[in-house]
Amino acid sequence: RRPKNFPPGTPVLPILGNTLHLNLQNPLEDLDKLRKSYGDVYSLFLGHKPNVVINGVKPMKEAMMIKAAEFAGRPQDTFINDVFSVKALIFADYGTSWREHRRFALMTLRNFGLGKKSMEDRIHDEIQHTIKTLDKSIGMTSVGSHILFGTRYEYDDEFITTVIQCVTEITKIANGPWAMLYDTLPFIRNLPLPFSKAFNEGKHYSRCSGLVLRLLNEHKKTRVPGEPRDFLDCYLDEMEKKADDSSFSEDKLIFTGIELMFAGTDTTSNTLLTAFLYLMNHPHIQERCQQEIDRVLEGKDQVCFDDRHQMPYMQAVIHELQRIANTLPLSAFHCTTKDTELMGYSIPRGTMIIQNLSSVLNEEGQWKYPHEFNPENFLNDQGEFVKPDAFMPFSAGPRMCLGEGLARMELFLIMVTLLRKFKFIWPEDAGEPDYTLVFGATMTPKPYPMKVQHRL
Ligand code: HEM
Repeated sequence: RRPKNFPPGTPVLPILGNTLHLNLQNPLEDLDKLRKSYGDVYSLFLGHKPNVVINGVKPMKEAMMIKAAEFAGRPQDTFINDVFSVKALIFADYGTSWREHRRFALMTLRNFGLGKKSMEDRIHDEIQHTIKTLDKSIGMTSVGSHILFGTRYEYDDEFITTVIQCVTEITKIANGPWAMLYDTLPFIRNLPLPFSKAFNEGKHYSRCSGLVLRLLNEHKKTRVPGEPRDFLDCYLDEMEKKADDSSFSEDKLIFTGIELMFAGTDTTSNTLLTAFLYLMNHPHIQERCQQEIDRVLEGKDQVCFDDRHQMPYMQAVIHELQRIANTLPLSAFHCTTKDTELMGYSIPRGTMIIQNLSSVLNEEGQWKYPHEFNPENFLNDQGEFVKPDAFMPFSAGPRMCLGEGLARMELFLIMVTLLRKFKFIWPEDAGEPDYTLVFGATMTPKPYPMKVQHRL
C-alpha cells in the first residue's frame, strides 16, 4: 500500500508490484510513459517496496539541491551492496565515513599533481599512448590507475583488463530491472538469471581487490611519509594522521581505489565512444571543431585545459555529446535520510529515490533542440558557450559526481588532441549508423567501425 500522501502511480500487483510495467531490456521509455500519466514525481513499486522516481529539472533541484541532505542517502539493501562488501564512497550511506572519504578524495584528486606532475600532464601522457595505439590500429583507456596507484598499465595488462571486464559486467546489470528484481524478490536470488553473471564477475572483482592489496603492500614498503606519489600514498598519510576511531582503514582504502576505478572507467569511455560515433556521422560538426582547434592552438605543441575558454564551439560540442550520451541515465540510486516532502508529496525516511537524469537531459522547454544532436543547445545568439540549468549528467547536490572535474578535463584534452591529429571517418561500406544505446547503469553504444586518417 502507498503511504499517506505518497506520490501517485499505477495500480500495484501482489508480490510483483509494478515490475511488469517495465521493459527488462530498457525501462527508460516506460519511465517516460509513467511520467506522462502521473506527473514529474511518481511512485513505482518494485516488489512490495515503494520507490519514488523524480523527473524534470524542477523537482530534481528541489530534492537534490534545496532539500539536499534529506535526499542524500544511498539504499543499503540492494543488488550492488551484495556485489560490493565494503562501502567507502559511491555506495556508502550519508554519514561521517562517507563525508570524510568524499572530502579526502576530492581534495586529493584536486591537488594531484602534488607538485611533480599535474593531472593535465598525466592525462596528456595517457593520450600519447592512445595516439600510439591509434597509429598502430585502435585504442582507448582510462587514466585512473595512473593517478590512483602511480602506475600506468599497458592496455592488455591483466590488471586493467580485469578491472574493465568487471566494471563492464556489473554496470550493465546494476540499475537495470534485473537488479531491481533481485532487490525485491529475495527468493529468485539463487536462480541462474542475468544478475548471477555479475556475481561471477565478482571473481574478477576479488582478483581486483587482490591486485590492489598487492599494490598497497608494495606502497607501504617504498613510501616516504609526507611525500605522497599517488592516491594510495595520500590515503596512507591520512590514516597515520587520524585517530583510532577514524573511518579511514586499509579495507576502505582498497575499496575507495576500486570504487574510483569503477566510477571513472565506464563513464568516461562510454561518453567518448558515443562522441566519436556522432562526430564521424556529422562530418561538418567535426570539421568546424577542427577549424577552431587549429586556430586556437596555432604554434602550440599541445592543448591545455584553459584553452577551452577560447573554444566555445568545441565546448558546446562536448557538452552536447554528453547530453546525447546520457551516460548514467538513472544516476546512482538515492535514499531519503528522514521523513520529507517533495512537490507537496510526503516521502518517508528510507524510501529509495530514482533520479531520472535522462528526463532532464531531453526535457522539452529546457533545450532548443531536446530530441536531436545539435551543439546549438549550448550556444547563444552571439555564438558564445552557455550551459543551461538542465545540463545535469553529473547529477546535483551533495552526492553529485566526485570526478566531474577530472572527467571534464579528460573529455576536453582527449577529444581536442585526437581531433587535432586525426580525422574520424564512418567507413563507406558500414551502412547507416545505429545510434541506439544499450541500457545499463551506464549507456553503451553498440560496437561500430571507425576509419582513422592523419590530418597533419
Ligand atoms: C563522463 C563521465 C562521468 C559521468 C557522466 C559521471 C556521472 C556520475 C553520476 C550521475 C553520479 C551519481 C551522482 C548522484 O548519486 O547524485 C556519479 C557519482 C560518482 N562519480 Fe561520476 N561520472 C563520471 C566520471 C567520473 C570519474 C572520472 C570519477 C572518478 C574520479 C567519478 C567518480 C564518482 C564518484 C566517487 C561518485 C559517487 C559520489 C558520492 O556518492 O558521493 N565519476 N557520477
